[in-house]
Amino acid sequence: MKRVVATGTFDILHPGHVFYLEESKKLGDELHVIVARDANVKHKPRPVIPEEQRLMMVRALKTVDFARLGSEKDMFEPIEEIKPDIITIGFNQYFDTGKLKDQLNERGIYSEVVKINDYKGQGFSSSRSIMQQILKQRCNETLEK
Ligand SMILES: Cc1cc2nc3c(=O)[nH]c(=O)nc-3n(C[C@H](O)[C@H](O)[C@H](O)COP(=O)(O)O)c2cc1C
Ligand SMILES: Nc1ncnc2c1ncn2[C@@H]1O[C@H](COP(=O)(O)OP(=O)(O)OP(=O)(O)O)[C@@H](O)[C@H]1O
Repeated sequence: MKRVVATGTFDILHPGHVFYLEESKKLGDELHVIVARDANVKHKPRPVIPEEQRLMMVRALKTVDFARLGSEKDMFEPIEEIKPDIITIGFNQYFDTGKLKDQLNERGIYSEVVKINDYKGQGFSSSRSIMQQILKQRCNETLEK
């Protein structure tokens, strides 16, 4: 049984998320997803959707076998519990795979770290672009009414 861990914020789901999770699942038998805590999303605007709801939506996807909120204090804590064979990193996640592997090894975790490509299909494929479109479209509609 090969366990794979995928991670992310998942604030407003889109086809890029589905692609990342499907590609991650293909690498093993069981897909575990760690959803970022509200308090830890500091590298971009804070999520619109609260963490419990982001978790609920990720958990409902058919590719996902298990999903949980991450730790607020120590990102390696859930990894120590899950003991994945593979950890996938999305194309725009800020982690350097080599450095991450070194940090994991220091904690006695020897998972493989695999980078997943970006989704090349049609439609909105970033949470930010969906939010920008909502603001643009709905603000104009409100002004027109
Ligand atoms: C191996 C690994 C473990 C992580 N564990 C946690 C965690 O326990 N808690 C958390 O809030 N974020 C955790 N994260 C970070 C986020 O889930 C997410 O990757 C980060 O916020 C940047 O991704 P984004 O570009 O999807 O927002 C982890 C990331 C990685 C790579
Ligand atoms: N278009 C995409 N193609 C492939 N993977 C993606 C795509 N968009 C997001 N992912 C991956 O899905 C996971 C969760 O992404 P995240 O929640 O940061 O979404 P996002 O759309 O990139 O957000 P934002 O637009 O706010 O930066 C990350 O591993 C990320 O790399």
